[in-house]
Amino acid sequence: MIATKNLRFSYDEEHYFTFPDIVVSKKGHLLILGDSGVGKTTFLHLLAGLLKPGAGEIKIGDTDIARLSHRKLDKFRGRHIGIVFQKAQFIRALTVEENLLLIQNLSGTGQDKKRVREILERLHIGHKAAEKVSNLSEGQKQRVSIAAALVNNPDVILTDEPTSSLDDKNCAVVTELLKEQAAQTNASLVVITHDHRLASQFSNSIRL
Ligand SMILES: Nc1ncnc2c1ncn2[C@@H]1O[C@H](COP(=O)(O)OP(=O)(O)OP(=O)(O)O)[C@@H](O)[C@H]1O
Repeated sequence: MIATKNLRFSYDEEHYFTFPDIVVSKKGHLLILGDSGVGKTTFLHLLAGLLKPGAGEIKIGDTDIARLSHRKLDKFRGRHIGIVFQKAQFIRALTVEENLLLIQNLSGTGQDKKRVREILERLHIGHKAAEKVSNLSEGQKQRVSIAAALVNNPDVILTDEPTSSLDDKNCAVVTELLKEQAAQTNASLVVITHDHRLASQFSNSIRL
């Protein structure tokens, strides 16, 4: 479960945000739509604990992540939060599989090759497991970032424009996979996007 209350944040006097309260239950999902520049990525970074709010609460289960120290937050994020960033972030010299195994190692959950293979197959990139990330297309890289966010079965899945480089077919595959994964692993899914193709695939949505 992820829930926010009275969240406020400012980069500076010019960029000051108040965000709507959200509650996304286990297995639940929420689509957050908004035009460019309204603060979607800022909101997602707050939910992920990558930015500290000026005021308000961000509860994941019973933990208010806004109150955790940096060290505790890093550990908490590795175990409980899966993030799909707008731009894929990988070690380019490593293969797809090696990158995912590294993520498992760093989060302290231990390597699970079977899980890595399974998630790659489901995203239709199993055949690229031994390929260097730098040799993939943008759409394939985006699917690897989704695999990276899901590989540790997180409690909360946060995704920033997960479908922006995907064609309609893979857009539907990825959205279904994210929803299925949330349902199967009792996770809460938050998708942030300006991609209106997604609106019909989510029953819960808000606009920023
Ligand atoms: N580090 C920063 N310092 C100052 N202002 C920032 C910073 N990051 C973002 N902003 C500003 O905050 C506003 C919201 O940015 P944000 O990236 O959250 O928007 P967005 O809705 O995700 O946009 P897009 O859909 O174009 O990615 C923008 O006006 C942006 O210029």
